[in-house]
Amino acid sequence: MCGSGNDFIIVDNRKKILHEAAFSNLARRLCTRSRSLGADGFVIVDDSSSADFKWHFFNSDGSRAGMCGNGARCVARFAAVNGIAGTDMTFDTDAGVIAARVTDDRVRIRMTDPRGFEPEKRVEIRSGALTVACIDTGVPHVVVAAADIADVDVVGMGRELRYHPVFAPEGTNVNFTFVHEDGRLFNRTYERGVEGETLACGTGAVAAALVMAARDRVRSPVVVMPKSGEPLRIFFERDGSAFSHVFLEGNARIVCTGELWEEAWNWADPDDVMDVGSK
Ligand SMILES: N[C@H](CCC[C@H](N)C(=O)O)C(=O)O
Repeated sequence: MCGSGNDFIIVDNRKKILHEAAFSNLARRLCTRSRSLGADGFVIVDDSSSADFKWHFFNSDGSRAGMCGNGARCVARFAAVNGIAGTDMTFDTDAGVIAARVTDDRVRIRMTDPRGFEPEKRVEIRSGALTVACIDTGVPHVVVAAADIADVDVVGMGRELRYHPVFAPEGTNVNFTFVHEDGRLFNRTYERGVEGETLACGTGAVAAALVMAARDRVRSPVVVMPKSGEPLRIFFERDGSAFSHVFLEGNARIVCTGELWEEAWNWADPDDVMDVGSK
């Protein structure tokens, strides 16, 4: 499935066919675009005793993440289409319970309340000192105001901030954000666990919108334009620098459905790739 350009492989594992110990390795192999299905993330749907279902979310590098905004919107549509839940549902994530409403191919989710908001943090990077904002919208994010959003070095600077010691050990996702004169917020994201720029990032769009709202640059609802050009809408209530009732809305498209074949993941480990330079 695909949410605003962020794509995911989603598996209904309520019959426990896949073992939890294999989830991370499966994510890495199935999400590798050059050798298998390819995706930004891997979602496993499981039973829950307190919600309609539970999910396990893994990035394409096999790392587990607490939350994924676009993945959550996609899994909600997957659950509604497959009769796992109604069009109004709740599901458990490592970041907390997510409520979702599915309306045709659009999904609105209520995000967990943001945590750890630091409006300004000075960080020394190779090109000099940078002032960023930090906020956790289910996963950790850094937001950098970027007037040159079309030309900013998302991968170079994104990777440097993602691995910066000040954000260790968990690291962070990195957003480069620009508020257009028409009020839309343009956002590009270097995603932790994908280790590259994705076409959209839901928790990143929320992070950018809340940081720019705290700077009185935008107000709810905020239209966020990700790299894909498929807009996301962010709704929230604000009291100074405190935010609540945060919602993320956008499309959740079904790309294909089918069975997983053994060969989809049975190939040489990406880490085994021969390094001719090592001689
Ligand atoms: N890469 C993120 C998780 C996925 C976030 C993104 N795909 C979204 O839509 O929120 C992390 O490890 O923190």
